[in-house]
Amino acid sequence: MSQNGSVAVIGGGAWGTALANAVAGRHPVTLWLRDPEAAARIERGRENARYLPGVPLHPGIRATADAGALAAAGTVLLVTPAQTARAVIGQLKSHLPPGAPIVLCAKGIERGTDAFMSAVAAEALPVGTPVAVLSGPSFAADVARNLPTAVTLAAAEAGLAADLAHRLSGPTLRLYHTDDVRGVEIGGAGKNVLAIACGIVAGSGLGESARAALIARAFAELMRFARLYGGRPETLMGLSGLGDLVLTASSPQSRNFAFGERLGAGATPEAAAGGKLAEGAFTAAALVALARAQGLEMPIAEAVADIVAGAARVDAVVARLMARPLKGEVE
Ligand SMILES: NC(=O)C1=CN([C@@H]2O[C@H](COP(=O)(O)OP(=O)(O)OC[C@H]3O[C@@H](n4cnc5c(N)ncnc54)[C@H](OP(=O)(O)O)[C@@H]3O)[C@@H](O)[C@H]2O)C=CC1
Ligand SMILES: O=C(CO)COP(=O)(O)O
Repeated sequence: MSQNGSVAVIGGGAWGTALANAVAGRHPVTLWLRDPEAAARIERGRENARYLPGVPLHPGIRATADAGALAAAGTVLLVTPAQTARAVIGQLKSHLPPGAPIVLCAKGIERGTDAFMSAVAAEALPVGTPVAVLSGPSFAADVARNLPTAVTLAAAEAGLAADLAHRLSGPTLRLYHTDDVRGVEIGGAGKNVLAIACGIVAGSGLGESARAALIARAFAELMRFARLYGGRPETLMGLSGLGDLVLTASSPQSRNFAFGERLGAGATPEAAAGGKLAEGAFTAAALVALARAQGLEMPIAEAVADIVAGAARVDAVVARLMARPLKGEVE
C-alpha cells in the first residue's frame, strides 16, 4: 500500500465528519462535500453544525467541495448513504488517486440491484481498485468526541485489511481486521433493518421482554442470511453484526431504532423518517429479496419491509409473527 498517509473522506454528514475527526490527529484529512457552501461554512466555523453540532473540527481537516483535492490522498473513505454510493463513485471516479484503497463506510444494500456495497464498488470503480469495508458499533457522536470505539475493517486481501486497520486506528478508535468482506457488510446492512424492528417493538409498547426476544431472533435471521451469502458466523458474532445490533437495537440514539419507534407509535413511514437517514428503510426490501431468492425465510426483516412499504400495519405484523408455527430454536 502507498506510504502516503493523507486521508480523503467523501461525504460530510455525521459519520464522514466523525471519521475525519477521529483520524485527523495522525493524518492530514480532506473532507469532501458536494455542496460548496456547506464546505465553506464548515471551514469557517470549524464545526459541522448541521450534522454534528457542538463538536469542534480537528485543525488537521480541510473541508472542500473541490473534487481535485481528492487526488492527493493515500486512502479514501466513502461515507455517503448506501443508495448514493454508485452515483457518487461515478461522479468522482476520475478524481480518485489511482491505486489508493477505497474504504466503504455505508451500511446498506443497493435497492433495485440488491447489490452489496463491495459489489457496487467493484462495478463502479476502475478495475483493480483495492476496496475495504468498515463497519461496527459506532455512533458518529461518540467517535467524533473521541469516546472509545471498536469497529471492523475488512478487505479480501488480509494484508491490506491489516495495513488499513493500523493506519486508521488511534487512541480512541480501534480497528480490528479480517478478510471476511461479505460477513462485515452483511452485519452492517442487516442490523439496520433489524434495529427498525426493535424500535417498532419499543414504540408500540410491547415491553422489554419482547424486545429481547426480538433481538435474539433477529440475530438468528442475520446468521442464517450470512451463512447463505458467504459471511462467516464468527464475523457476525463480532463487532459488525451482534455488536452493532446490540448498540442500535437498544438505543434511541440510533436513527434506525428511532425511526422504528415512531412507526410503532403510529407514524406513517414518511412522517417517521422525519428527514433523517434510516438506512434500514431502504435496505429492508433488498435484504428480503436476496433471502427469498435463496428460499430463506426472514420473518422479522419481512415484517419491517412490509411496514416500511405501507403494506402492513404494526399490530397485524405482530400477530403474524406470534402466529408462526412453533419450531425448534436452532433450525
Ligand atoms: N451516523 C452514524 O453514527 C454512522 C453512520 N454510518 C453509515 O454511514 C453512512 C452515512 O451516514 P451519515 O453520515 O450518518 O449520514 P448523514 O445523513 O449524516 O449524511 C449524509 C451525507 O452524505 C451526503 N450525500 C448524500 N447524497 C450524496 C450524493 N449523492 N453525493 C454526495 N454526497 C451525498 C450528504 O450531503 P448533503 O448534506 O449535501 O445532503 C451528507 O453530507 C450510512 O450508510 C450510515 O449507515 C455508519 C456508522 C455510524
Ligand atoms: O450504524 C450506526 C452505529 O453503529 C448508526 O446507526 P443509525 O444509522 O441507526 O443511527
